[in-house]
Amino acid sequence: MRIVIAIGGNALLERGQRPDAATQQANAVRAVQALAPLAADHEIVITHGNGPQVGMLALQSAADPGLRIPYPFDVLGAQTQGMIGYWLLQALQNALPGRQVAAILDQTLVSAADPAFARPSKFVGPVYDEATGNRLAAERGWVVAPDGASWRRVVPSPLPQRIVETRIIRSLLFERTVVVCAGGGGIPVVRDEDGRLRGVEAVVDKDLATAVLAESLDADALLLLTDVPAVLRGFGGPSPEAISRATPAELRRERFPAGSMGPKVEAVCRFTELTGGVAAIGALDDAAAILAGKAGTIVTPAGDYSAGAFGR
Ligand SMILES: Nc1ncnc2c1ncn2[C@@H]1O[C@H](COP(=O)(O)OP(=O)(O)O)[C@@H](O)[C@H]1O
Ligand SMILES: NC(=O)OP(=O)(O)O
Repeated sequence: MRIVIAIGGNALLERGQRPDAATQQANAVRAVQALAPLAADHEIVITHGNGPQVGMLALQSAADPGLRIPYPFDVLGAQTQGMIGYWLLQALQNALPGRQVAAILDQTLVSAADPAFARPSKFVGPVYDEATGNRLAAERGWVVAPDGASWRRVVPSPLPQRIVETRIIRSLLFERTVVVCAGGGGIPVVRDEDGRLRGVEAVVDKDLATAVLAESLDADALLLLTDVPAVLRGFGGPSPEAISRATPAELRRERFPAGSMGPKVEAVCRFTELTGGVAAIGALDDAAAILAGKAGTIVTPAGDYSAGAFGR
């Protein structure tokens, strides 16, 4: 079975943790411990978030006195693919001796006309209290928005249309290589009228990009792994209830926050609607249990998943 798996930004940098390299590398090792067993029986492709990391690199670039213009977000996205890709690559190689592993830089095609360029929505970097967020926005020309009880910088997040390097990823899978790709949703690029690619100032949502990748790879299953065990009905209310099985239509009837669970739900619904495949949202440590039908929110065309039937 071919499984495309997204690791949430929270898995690589837990809320409140300092973004030291050693901390994130240790988190990457932990993430890989949960995923490596799946590689024994399946072709796996791993993607990852970069919200905290790309925001941190943007702060560093803006603070560099040697730079006239801070690095743009396509370049910062490429940096995060290199950094996080390296941590995951090494952790996978150590966990899967004898198995080929590749972490690649890849670009995600978006539309220059996407209205998202005028409506920044993707959270990046650290959280602030409201007064600090508003001060930084005024001083630095940022847009900030509430993220739960905190405030955070937001940048444009156009919809992913296609992973430019899809054919290369396919050939790596054909060679039984475990592939790390589409990190941070992929480096955002547009194709100009003359056919040339050009980077743009944006951060693509990694869950939506992962769904696009999974569709184009004809994946059997899409797993979006994060820090909650399932999608909750009544999240934040007095009696939240885990949704264990759903059809896309059932899930679409609920409302989810735009900056967190919303894109994940959209991604799993889209994958299942377009491919007829199985998609799930759940906790990183439950990856194997989700495949066994014992954890997570599992979405199928008929909402009737039973254990052992993961895949088409
Ligand atoms: N209905 C919901 N059910 C579960 N979690 C939700 C829901 N709505 C919002 N969330 C939040 O979504 C978060 C996961 O989204 P996000 O932080 O974007 O994940 P990641 O960075 O791991 O991809 C959870 O930690 C939780 O706080
Ligand atoms: N690019 C992206 O979606 O990153 P996060 O998952 O860390 O928000």
